[in-house]
Amino acid sequence: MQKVIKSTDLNADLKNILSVIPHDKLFILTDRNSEELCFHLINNLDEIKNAGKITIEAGDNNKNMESLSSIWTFLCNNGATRNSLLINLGGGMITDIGGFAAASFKRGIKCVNIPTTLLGAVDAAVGGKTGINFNGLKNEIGAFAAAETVLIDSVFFKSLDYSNFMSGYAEMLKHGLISNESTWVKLLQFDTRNIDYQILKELVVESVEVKEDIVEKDPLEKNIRKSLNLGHTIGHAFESLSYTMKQPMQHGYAVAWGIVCELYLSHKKCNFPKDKLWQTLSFIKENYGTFYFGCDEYEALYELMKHDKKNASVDEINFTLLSDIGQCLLNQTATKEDIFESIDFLRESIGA
Ligand SMILES: NC(=O)c1ccc[n+]([C@@H]2O[C@H](COP(=O)([O-])OP(=O)(O)OC[C@H]3O[C@@H](n4cnc5c(N)ncnc54)[C@H](O)[C@@H]3O)[C@@H](O)[C@H]2O)c1
Ligand SMILES: O=C(O)C(=O)C[C@@H](O)[C@H](O)[C@H](O)COP(=O)(O)O
Ligand SMILES: [Zn+2]
Repeated sequence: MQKVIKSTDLNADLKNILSVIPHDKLFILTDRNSEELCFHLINNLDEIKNAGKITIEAGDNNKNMESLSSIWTFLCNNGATRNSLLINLGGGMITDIGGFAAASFKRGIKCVNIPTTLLGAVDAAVGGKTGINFNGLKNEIGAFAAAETVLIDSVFFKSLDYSNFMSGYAEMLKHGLISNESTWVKLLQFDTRNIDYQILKELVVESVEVKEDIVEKDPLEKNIRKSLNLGHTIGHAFESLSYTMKQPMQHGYAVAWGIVCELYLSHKKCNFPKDKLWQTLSFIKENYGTFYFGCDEYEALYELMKHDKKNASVDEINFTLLSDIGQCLLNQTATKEDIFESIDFLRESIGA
């Protein structure tokens, strides 16, 4: 099982991790930003200083074949063996692509994730979904391959800008919605404009535990893990469309807007309480603003949803819906008309 350490002493924990995972050579993957803002925080250890450093361009549009190939090439040309260890130091983009590079290099080497974004810490670094975007689709190529250890330290979050903070917060909100009412209430009450890092730390621990529990029960997403995909059927379509429209949208923003649509469907089809829909909507409206698109994009969005990995056939779109907070209904389908209506609801609500 994957070990998730909520660190109190980053360098001591890392030193310990490196001493218990046998390896011949060490490599560290970063993107340009995590290299600049985060690498120095772990650079006290000699082994880290001497590790092979691989740095790729930042941004989800670089979670692609070219970056993956450059990671493989570096490992190949710098003496990596089946016994080498890769540290992924970065946000979800880095832990996704680095995790997949490790899973596929020589049919699999070990890796350790050190998430440096809120989103990475509460979600992406944990649970073993790895991969890259391909053919205009999110995470189209990948593997389930858990990092040996995930080392979470909130020290990294201090350099995040507001939108990257909120992007991660959307996945926390998702964890609240699929788990229990008290977590959801705390998340809606948290002051996102004036962050109390002590409270945040507690919320992060609670959030990552929601993910750990679910992944432990269903690591390969046959069943309950589909609950972690709330907001993503429509959210991923928004995110992919934003790249073709050359207006890149952060993952968590797409998920937040996807959650609005999917809670609307939950209300319409599964009686999700109206007041909880409105409370969640008003938080998202206040914190995530608006994005502009018209009805002429609906067909393209629907085409993108046909590629969702939860779908059991090409003609039906699969959703995770809720009948209440913490009450997840898996393998729900919705008609094209209902889906378009949910997108209308979002656009009318956020003024897009
Ligand atoms: N595998 C999973 O289970 C899972 C879960 C959720 C999301 N994801 C994936 O994760 C990605 C989104 O993750 P993300 O939001 O972390 O994106 P990201 O990794 O692209 O990071 C966002 C931005 O923050 C920068 N950054 C990283 N650390 C920083 C720091 N400490 N301070 C300042 N800036 C920093 C990055 O360079 C980047 O520019 C998407 O590709 C999404 O599909 C995967
Ligand atoms: O861990 C999971 O399972 C998730 O679905 C978490 C999501 O937040 C994450 O964005 C994941 O990468 C989506 O996976 P996909 O299978 O829909 O591509
Ligand atoms: Zn996500």
